[in-house]
Amino acid sequence: MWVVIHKLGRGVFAESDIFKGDFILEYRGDLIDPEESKRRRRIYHNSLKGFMFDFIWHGKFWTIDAARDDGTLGRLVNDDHINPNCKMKRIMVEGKPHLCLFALKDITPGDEIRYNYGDADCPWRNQEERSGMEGASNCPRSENASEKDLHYTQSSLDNCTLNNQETISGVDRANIFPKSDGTSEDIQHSTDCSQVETFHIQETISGTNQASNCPKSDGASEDNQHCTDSPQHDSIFHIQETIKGMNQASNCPKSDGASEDNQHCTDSPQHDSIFHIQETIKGTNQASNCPKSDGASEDNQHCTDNSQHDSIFHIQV
Ligand SMILES: C[S@@+](CC[C@H](N)C(=O)[O-])C[C@H]1O[C@@H](n2cnc3c(N)ncnc32)[C@H](O)[C@@H]1O
Repeated sequence: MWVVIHKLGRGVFAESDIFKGDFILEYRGDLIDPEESKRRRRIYHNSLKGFMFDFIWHGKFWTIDAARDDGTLGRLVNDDHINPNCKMKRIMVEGKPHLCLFALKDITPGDEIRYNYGDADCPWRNQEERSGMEGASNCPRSENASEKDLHYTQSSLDNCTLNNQETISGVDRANIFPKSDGTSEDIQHSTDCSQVETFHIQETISGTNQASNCPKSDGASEDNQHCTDSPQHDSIFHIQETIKGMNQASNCPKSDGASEDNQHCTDSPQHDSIFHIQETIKGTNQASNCPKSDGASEDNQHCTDNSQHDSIFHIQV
């Protein structure tokens, strides 16, 4: 990904191909409750309020506040309510919501990553329609998130990953991440983006159909949702890795190449991509992006041959 400064301020651009359904970035920030959100809004300059992303969780309004510049890119993605190429979804990890961007379509290098901020009364929207993309102002995002969350624990995700290598390595890239069943509009719109109010939600993991071997859960209990043979769990596992900022080298078990685990891990190029995003965001040593593997020369090659990943995130400021 590249960050480019243009007429909307900073924007995030794809540097390599991104495919429909791919996880792109997390919108990182402080998860704060409504009281804290109100407090910060009182003291923030308008320009900072534009980094507050509101959503409903457990019947309350919550906010991911990304006002602090932590070097991550999710906070720099601009709005496009007409033709967005990705969308924000709520992912539950270890009982906490995370906001993640997923590609709605194939995205080619050079495309700007953009999602619909919601049904917000963003000041630039009228201006764009009138005079072409000039307005830049505060517009806190307010989107709903489904109450039907799936809950993941690290151990359940680990199990999924370890037990599901064939499924994950054989699954179409576009299906790596769960899709909505399309029965409802995932993102609805608030009527006033300056308020923490109307939202609507996205089906994230729940309601997915997936060519998965996982039994469908009715959502009644968390345990039901911890299947051990589901491609989407693999995906979430890797999101989890990214979210938690875990050491790259620990993402793939070290192995002499004989173990299935190692093969699974290094055979999933899309996972490498996520690892590299993580590495770059954290500013950690690039050289550690590749999991170490003694005997799996093919795997090593796969990893080190992904030279484009080494150059993710050139920030032009
Ligand atoms: C989360 S920030 C996105 C990154 C921002 N461009 C920056 O440089 O910090 C949200 C702010 O970006 C600007 N913005 C986002 N999408 C826009 C658009 N389509 N047109 C004009 N300004 C936009 C608005 O100022 C908004 O408050």
